[in-house]
Amino acid sequence: MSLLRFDKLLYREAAKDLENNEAQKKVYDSTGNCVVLAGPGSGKSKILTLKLAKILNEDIEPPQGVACLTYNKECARELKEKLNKLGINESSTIFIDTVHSFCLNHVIRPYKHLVNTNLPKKIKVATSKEIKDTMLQTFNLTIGKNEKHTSSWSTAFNVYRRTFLERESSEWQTNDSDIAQWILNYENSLRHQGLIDYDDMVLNGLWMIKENQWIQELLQAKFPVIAVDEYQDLGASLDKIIRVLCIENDTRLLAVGDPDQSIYGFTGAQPSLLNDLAQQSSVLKVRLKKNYRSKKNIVKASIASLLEERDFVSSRDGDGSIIFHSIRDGIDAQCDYICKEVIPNILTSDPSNTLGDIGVLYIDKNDGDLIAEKVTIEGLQYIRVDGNAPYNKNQLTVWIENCAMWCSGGWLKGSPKFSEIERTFGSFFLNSNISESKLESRKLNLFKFLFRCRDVKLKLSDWLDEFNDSIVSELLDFFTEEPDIVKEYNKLIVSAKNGQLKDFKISSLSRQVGSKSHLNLYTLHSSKGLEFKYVIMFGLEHGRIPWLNVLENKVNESRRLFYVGLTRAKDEIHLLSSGWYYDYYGRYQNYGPSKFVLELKEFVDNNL
Ligand SMILES: Nc1ncnc2c1ncn2[C@@H]1O[C@H](COP(=O)(O)OP(=O)(O)OP(=O)(O)O)[C@@H](O)[C@H]1O
Repeated sequence: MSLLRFDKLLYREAAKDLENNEAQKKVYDSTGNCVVLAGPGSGKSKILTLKLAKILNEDIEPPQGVACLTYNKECARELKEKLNKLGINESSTIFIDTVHSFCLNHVIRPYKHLVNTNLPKKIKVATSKEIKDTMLQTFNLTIGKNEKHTSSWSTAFNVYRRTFLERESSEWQTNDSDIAQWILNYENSLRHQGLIDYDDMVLNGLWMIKENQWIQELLQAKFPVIAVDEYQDLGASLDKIIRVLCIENDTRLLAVGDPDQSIYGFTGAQPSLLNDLAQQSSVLKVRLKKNYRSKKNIVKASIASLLEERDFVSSRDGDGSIIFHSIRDGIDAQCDYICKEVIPNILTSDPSNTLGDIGVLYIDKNDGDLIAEKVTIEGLQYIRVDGNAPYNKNQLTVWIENCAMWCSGGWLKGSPKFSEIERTFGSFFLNSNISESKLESRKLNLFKFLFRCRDVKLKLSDWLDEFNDSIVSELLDFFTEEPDIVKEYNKLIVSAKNGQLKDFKISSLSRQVGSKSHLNLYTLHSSKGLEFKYVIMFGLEHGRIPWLNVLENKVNESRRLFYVGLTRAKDEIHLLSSGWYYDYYGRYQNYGPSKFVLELKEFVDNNL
């Protein structure tokens, strides 16, 4: 009882911040569907978590709960952390995860045997290799007679599949009948192999919800409230699910997003969906205008980079700076300059600055390789999130990171809480026949292991070896449905032994964002939702951002990506370009600095 009262105080205390922001207060006090449309740093995540805490404390009681849907596992983890701080922990009634996981665990798994679907009896998620092979094989059957398979075909496939959701509609048949046929062949082939992929989860989840009123009612009984973070990135199928549950039915919606930060068009995301949703008569639309993150000049410059008017204003003192660096000798030299000049200058300019205050943002994983190599030479510790990062995040690797975080100081701060680690551990055994007492004894072993390893300085590879032997190895059998999960775990082990993570301590694994002693290396895409006192963006060459000879919508998406990078900064931005680069095939390309950089420089020179 006393714990409950303490938790209530937490969110009420945090909500005091809203007193000086009428728009956030309006969301906090709302009683029905609410869509928050707002710019970067305006407190969308803050209001989403506070409002959820309020709803959970004041409006609904278990066994009813809320489903909070996000774009990927990392977003889900951040949200869980923010909710933890408000005294809300994930539980059987509080679901915080991706849309895929929601469809799989709350629609497909429980109800697929009761409806007409062609999904396999036992769900097995295709590995990325199985997906790639099946796509290529079915491409060759349908389109490949006249065409060579390239990555733009795969993009077209994905966008088509995620845009035209109704297989009976004329749009599906006629827009591009070859791609439509390719998709059908691909799905049939996966079914023959007894497999499904991530899009199958969302599409089948949608179809099952849409065609079965009773599923809608069951979901509503279980989750009378659905929250969606970063709505602009989630695409048409999620939008349709939300419309069925929250607009056509009575599930309450809390959605936040920013169409200006829509950067996943290549996956089928459409920024207009959020605007349309906000126009519905049953929806309270709220716009937030104060930017709490960035200093004045950064807000002005980032708006200028959009080439459109926005009425956001900084609520911070001080001007903030945007600094342009022209580095003649190319991207490699830019990385050297970052390590030898920019970072040391930042660190000496204010003794309280740490590596953790700095975010280095770049276009792709190859840039990540370059900068990671240079910072390693300089002996700097770093956190890296991109496609060439040592391993990808999934429920197992994220859980292991959380365990490492607990051992390296989390146990003192209650972040993460052992109860959360234990709950996720228990969830791995859900489909096993393990007895209560055996599960309890395994949980005790887990606790003993973590308790024994409370030491920031433990070498990651030693810790992982021991963790594997005493706890993780016996978990691996539970992931046969999703073999990629085990693959990523193995990559983590190999990297800690001989790869990028070789000299890492557990503290380096444990904190992916927010560690003071680690420089942050992120692609522009993965920097979404983060904030750094100093942002350094490099490789800003015309032809890389935006690409050359692409349609206007692609240029606009690159512009929004540039905007996402700029708006991660609180105090200072460094932009580096050379005016030339080598492309993926090693060819010299020389089109000058990115036009986004040139436009911005002109604005800064003339206006700030
Ligand atoms: N009412 C408020 N008073 C003081 N600080 C606030 C308030 N609302 C938000 N903040 C702070 O502003 C910063 C940005 O908030 P938040 O991360 O929620 O923004 P966001 O809109 O989700 O940003 P983005 O879309 O760029 O990810 C955070 O440091 C947060 O604590």
